[in-house]
Amino acid sequence: MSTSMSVSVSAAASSSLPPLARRRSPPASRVPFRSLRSLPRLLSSARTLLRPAAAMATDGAAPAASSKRGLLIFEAEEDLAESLAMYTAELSEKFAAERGAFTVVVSGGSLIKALRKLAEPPYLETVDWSKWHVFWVDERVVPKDHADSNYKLAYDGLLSKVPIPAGQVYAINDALSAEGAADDYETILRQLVKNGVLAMSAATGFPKFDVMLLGMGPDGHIASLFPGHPLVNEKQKWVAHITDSPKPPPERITFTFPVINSSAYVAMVVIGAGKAGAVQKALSDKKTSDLLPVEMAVLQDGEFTWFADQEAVSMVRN
Ligand SMILES: O=C(O)[C@H](O)[C@@H](O)[C@H](O)[C@H](O)COP(=O)(O)O
Repeated sequence: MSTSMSVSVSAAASSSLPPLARRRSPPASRVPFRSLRSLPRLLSSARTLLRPAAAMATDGAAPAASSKRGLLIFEAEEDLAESLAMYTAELSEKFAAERGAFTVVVSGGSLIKALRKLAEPPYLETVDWSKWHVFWVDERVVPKDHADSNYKLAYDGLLSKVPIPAGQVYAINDALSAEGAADDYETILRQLVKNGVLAMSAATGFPKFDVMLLGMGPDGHIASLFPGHPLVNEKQKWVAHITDSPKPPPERITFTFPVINSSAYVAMVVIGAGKAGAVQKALSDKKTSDLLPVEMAVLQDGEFTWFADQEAVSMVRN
């Protein structure tokens, strides 16, 4: 991370931050989560670096001025998981109150384990699970009870433990081909936009999910959008299919960047040294033409927050 970039530290976290951090105080407009009540608790176990998303714009698709980015660094994975649960629970409360529904997108991979505390007290009892609508940012085209299924991963790790109405968990139709499953999933999303469950972004014309809880691969892929794959340039479809995924299994469906970048909130959860190289590139101010997919996640009008452990940021300087 270059020292010249605009970095601020949340004033609200001041009591728990190291002395250097405490000396800096950002303009209020740079503090994410300011609408969330327990910011001090959320940040109490993290070092926090924040900057406006505009500094990260890469391809001419400049985000709105209100778009923000934050980095939370946790010493212990346990603290990361606790704060991720709190973050999600507070967004659930916010959107349930504002919209009467909370649209949550999850990835596969290690993210699901990091969400485990949502299924424990106090969140198990205090979250209004009846408002949740759950989607997958990507899914492997395998039967739902297959070991490779992201649905099965999330069901076993979280969904089977919390009372979300079954009709509000949107798994793929695993009887279809990859192409058919992607088209079918997009049709479901369009129906949910029509009946008001899923918001639309006036700015982009794509659906605006309330939060996406995502992981990133060691190669910088997010969803099933892989480095160098033409799908990263998809500009029309909401949901696309891939039959040559470099990460097995090869057949998958995935949300596209226009949908990911229309989100209201994104949490990017990165744990472990295997993610350090991609995290370093993503957080660097020096943008080159060989952008990693994670670097193409630039929200149009939302808040993007990294939830990282020490190992994942071990190659980031300053
Ligand atoms: O279906 C998938 O393969 C996942 O959804 C995938 O996109 C995952 O989120 C990343 O590969 C990170 O996975 P890890 O956190 O396990 O590295």
